[in-house]
Amino acid sequence: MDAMAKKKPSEAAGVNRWENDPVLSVEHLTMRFGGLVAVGDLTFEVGRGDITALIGPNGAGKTTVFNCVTGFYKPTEGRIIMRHGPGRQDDTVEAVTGSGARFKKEGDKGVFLLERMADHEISHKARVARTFQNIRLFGGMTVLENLLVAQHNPLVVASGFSFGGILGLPGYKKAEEEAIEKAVYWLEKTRLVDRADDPASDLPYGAQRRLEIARAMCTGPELLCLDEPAAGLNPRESSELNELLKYIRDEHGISVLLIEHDMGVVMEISDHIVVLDYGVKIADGTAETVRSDPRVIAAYLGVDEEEEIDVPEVREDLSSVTKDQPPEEKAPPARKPRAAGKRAAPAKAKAAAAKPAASTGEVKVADADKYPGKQPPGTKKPGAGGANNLTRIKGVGPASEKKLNALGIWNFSQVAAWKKAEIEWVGSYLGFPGRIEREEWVKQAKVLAKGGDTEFSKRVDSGEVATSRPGRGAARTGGKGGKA
Ligand SMILES: Nc1ncnc2c1ncn2[C@@H]1O[C@H](COP(=O)(O)OP(=O)(O)OP(=O)(O)O)[C@@H](O)[C@H]1O
Repeated sequence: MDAMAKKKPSEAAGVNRWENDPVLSVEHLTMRFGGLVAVGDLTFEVGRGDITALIGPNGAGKTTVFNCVTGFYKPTEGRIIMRHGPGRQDDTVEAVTGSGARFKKEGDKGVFLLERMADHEISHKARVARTFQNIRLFGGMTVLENLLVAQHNPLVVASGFSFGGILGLPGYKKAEEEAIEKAVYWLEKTRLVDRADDPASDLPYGAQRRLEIARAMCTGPELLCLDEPAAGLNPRESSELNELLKYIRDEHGISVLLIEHDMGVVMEISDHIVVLDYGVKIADGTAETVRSDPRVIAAYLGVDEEEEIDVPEVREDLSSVTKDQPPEEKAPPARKPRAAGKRAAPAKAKAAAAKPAASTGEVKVADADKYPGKQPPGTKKPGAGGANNLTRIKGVGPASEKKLNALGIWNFSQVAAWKKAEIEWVGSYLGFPGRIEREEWVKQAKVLAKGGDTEFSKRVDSGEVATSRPGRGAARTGGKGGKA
């Protein structure tokens, strides 16, 4: 079920959960690297039991925020409050702040000032777990061992910090059994139980991503921080990830904070979205409010704030850029140069700025004649058979579809025929090498070319995916289109 459709008690009362029961409060957070302000005076809250997404263009400061919350960076300024137990606990927060202590814990309740704590304390005492943009597993260890190592603290405590544990004292044995039980539980939930004894490095990419989440869950977190969990997943894996995260929230009551570029994932599962740009917050609210916020639209498309924005038209483009495009394409094509003293445009954004705008008009491709496939280059219209709705392939948003059409690629059968040379060329032409393989465009196109459906194409057809043109047929250029 769509998370947004759920009425939570706090929402029913007209108050958002992140306002009256925040598990995490980030207050006036600033992080400077020399003269560069990566995050500036940022304040936001994460509701207990919510899935909260931190989004924004490349270089907006999202990972820096994660690194401050999880203790990898010491913030230049600001307070980061983690709470165990319900409510804001304002008196305790102020008492801990004034006392100079790092945290106060009483029974199930606790207040932790993360900016004062070391990363290992943040994970073991404040119980904040994280995964990384680049997978960091112990590749040589088995899948099960990775989950047991994650629980080393309870095991070490049970061993009495001595050889007693190794000698098989009952306390250690019990802790060991519990650790294995917990590991098996999360292996089942992440569908990895059959691979328990395989080296982690042998797992395919999507399975390694699930193992990272299982490993984080084995540490018993109150808050799970996920850095781009959907990166590189194929459509099936991406939809399984959504289910897993909803399960973690709904069945275990764990709060989730995620950085994610896949707007399909963000919009489907997030209770709350915080949008950053240039290190500052530009929007904060539900998916509904954020997706129609002109400042968000402008940030993603690089429109000057002072300029008049045609919101409906831009929103359509935003959908294509944010929901179906890779990070590289999300970088604004025509951003203003950064003001002196602010940080420089990230490399990816600079690269994107050199590309032609994909969102308006027909795309002329200077080097289309270098395309290695058989399709005629240029901006020809489709033949009598009409064009397919290429956005039924997950990963091809309207912007990429226009660029494909400009190459003379109109039909699923053409994509289905791509070999290595075409995949590499088109990947680089669209600005995201490697994604075509990862998202299995060719495999999807083969199914669609035969008139079949994929899980994603069904969502497009039902109009559920707001980024794509709905329906099997009637491509923009006319013709029957939908069925190949
Ligand atoms: N350790 C560091 N030293 C210097 N600059 C840094 C450091 N970490 C991040 N930055 C800079 O801070 C800015 C924000 O980077 P950050 O990685 O937080 O952005 P992001 O929103 O996570 O981007 P992306 O979506 O591309 O991962 C960038 O300009 C980056 O170059």
